[in-house]
Amino acid sequence: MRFGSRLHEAMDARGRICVGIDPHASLLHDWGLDDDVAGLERFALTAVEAIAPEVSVVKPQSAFFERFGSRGVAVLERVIADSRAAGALVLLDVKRGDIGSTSQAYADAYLDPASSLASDAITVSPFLGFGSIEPMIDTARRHGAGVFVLALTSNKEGPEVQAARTPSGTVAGDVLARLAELNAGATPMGDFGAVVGATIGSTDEPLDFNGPVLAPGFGAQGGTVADLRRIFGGAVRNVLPSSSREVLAAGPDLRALRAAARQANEAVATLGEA
Ligand SMILES: O=c1ccn([C@@H]2O[C@H](COP(=O)(O)O)[C@@H](O)[C@H]2O)c(=O)[nH]1
Repeated sequence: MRFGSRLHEAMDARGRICVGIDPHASLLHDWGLDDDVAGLERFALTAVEAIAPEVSVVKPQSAFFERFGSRGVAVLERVIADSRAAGALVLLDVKRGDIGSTSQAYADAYLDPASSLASDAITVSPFLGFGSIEPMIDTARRHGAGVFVLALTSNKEGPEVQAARTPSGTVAGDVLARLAELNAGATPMGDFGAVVGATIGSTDEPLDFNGPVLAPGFGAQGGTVADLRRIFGGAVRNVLPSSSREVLAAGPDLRALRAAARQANEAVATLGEA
């Protein structure tokens, strides 16, 4: 089944919160763990055991695993496998983007089921030009996976690039228009999403592009349910608010972590209603 259909089903069955697995050094410390590979493994697998059976989407942040080299990446492979075994979709946050031939290698690494890092979807950067990410889009399409393209990111520096004027509007607006073309006619929604931060305040860009929207910045970065309603308006039904630190701070107790994930899910449950 295509990614957009799988995501739609998962959101219906398990709710719309996406929980990030971000093993920050400070969180490892707060959990009483050392900032080493053993601490990383304990942290990440505990979080997955508590959270993955509860939510529709788990979003491991690759950077926090890569910082431990190949042994950290091996833990990431376990996180992906265990999350999927628990019934969650895995959106791997890697924000890759390069010239087309290198983008193909990234696509093979993260979207080809033959890879040990294969995920249901990944985040990608279009800032080398939208055409440069086409190998990732084509590979996703071939394997029933998804791609989330950075558009209006949650960090305050984002507008320097994303609000820049182009002949047809803005950089972000052009990304959203390309996504609308890719998702045209798909039901219940397309496979190609955007990343739009829950912290951006408001935007005039059209967010109804018939695809999923990852909205990071909900929780620890200050984004609220009211912000999501204001930013997305009628397009809010396809929004996946994403929260990492706010949920993970409830650990290391499994029940407390699970309760935090449920609470985050409940907080955004009404977003799809009129
Ligand atoms: O615009 C973006 C894109 C990605 N992120 C990532 O999401 C999480 C946010 O973590 P919190 O602890 O909930 O703040 C993190 O992995 C970021 O790299 C983002 O924040 N904004």
